[in-house]
Amino acid sequence: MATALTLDKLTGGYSARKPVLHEVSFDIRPGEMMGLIGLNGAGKSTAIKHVLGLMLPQSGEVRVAGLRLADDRERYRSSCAYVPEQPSLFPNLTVSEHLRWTETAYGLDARTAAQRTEALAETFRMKHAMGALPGTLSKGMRQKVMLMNALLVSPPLLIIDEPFLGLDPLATRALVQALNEARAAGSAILLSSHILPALERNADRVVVLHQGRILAGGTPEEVKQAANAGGRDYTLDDAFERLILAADEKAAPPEGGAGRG
Ligand SMILES: Nc1ncnc2c1ncn2[C@@H]1O[C@H](COP(=O)(O)OP(=O)(O)OP(=O)(O)O)[C@@H](O)[C@H]1O
Repeated sequence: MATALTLDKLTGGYSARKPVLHEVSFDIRPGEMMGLIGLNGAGKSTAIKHVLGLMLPQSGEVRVAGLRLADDRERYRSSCAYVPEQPSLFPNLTVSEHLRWTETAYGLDARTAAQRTEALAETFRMKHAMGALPGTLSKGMRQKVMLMNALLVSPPLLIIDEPFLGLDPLATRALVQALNEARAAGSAILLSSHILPALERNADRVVVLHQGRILAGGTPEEVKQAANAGGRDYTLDDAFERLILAADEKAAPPEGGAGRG
């Protein structure tokens, strides 16, 4: 079976002279949840832009559900749903109308879409707000609308930027439940997040990106071991810090004999 997402030695960025990403490779299988982590500026958003086909590789390739963008742009694009960190909604469409718009844009079966919409409204406690315009919703509610639209599509690949930021505790639980249902239905999920405890609890695997290169990858447990932080009290946060500090040290080794003395 084709992977849901493959990055194969992806090199890319905003200028050919100075790529942001350097031979980044990883894949996500259908039904798998992958966390993408890295410091500010590590290249996470740039990697996502390449996956969405908004930027083209300088070398290497990206495949979604086995397809490269150039193979079939329409199928490639309709195989992904993306939820950005900042909700962007149509100001003149109600919550229900957004979901109907998504139904039409992705050519979803009307009955299935109606059932899913109802279930999502229930899961995210949004039934009372289905007739509301975005301008009258709170930030977290607007985020929920974005998530509901992406989950409605049930695409082969779901990409979510900072999914856990700004959601109340029940909404966070609802999201995890909805993501697990999406996985059970075969969607692969890529979560870019700085909230490492949530990824440690929920992601099957994580990839650590540092200065546009993959520093570590594997299950949260494997990443902790790679950071030599496999002890019982270590968290993914601890492992992440150790990996970054070790990489920085390797990049700039202390000069022998030039220290204080
Ligand atoms: N539009 C742009 N033009 C030129 N360089 C950019 C652009 N956007 C980002 N960069 C550069 O690309 C590098 C990676 O940025 P990117 O936005 O991918 O990081 P990130 O990992 O998503 O960071 P954050 O956690 O802060 O969102 C940074 O050096 C950044 O300055």
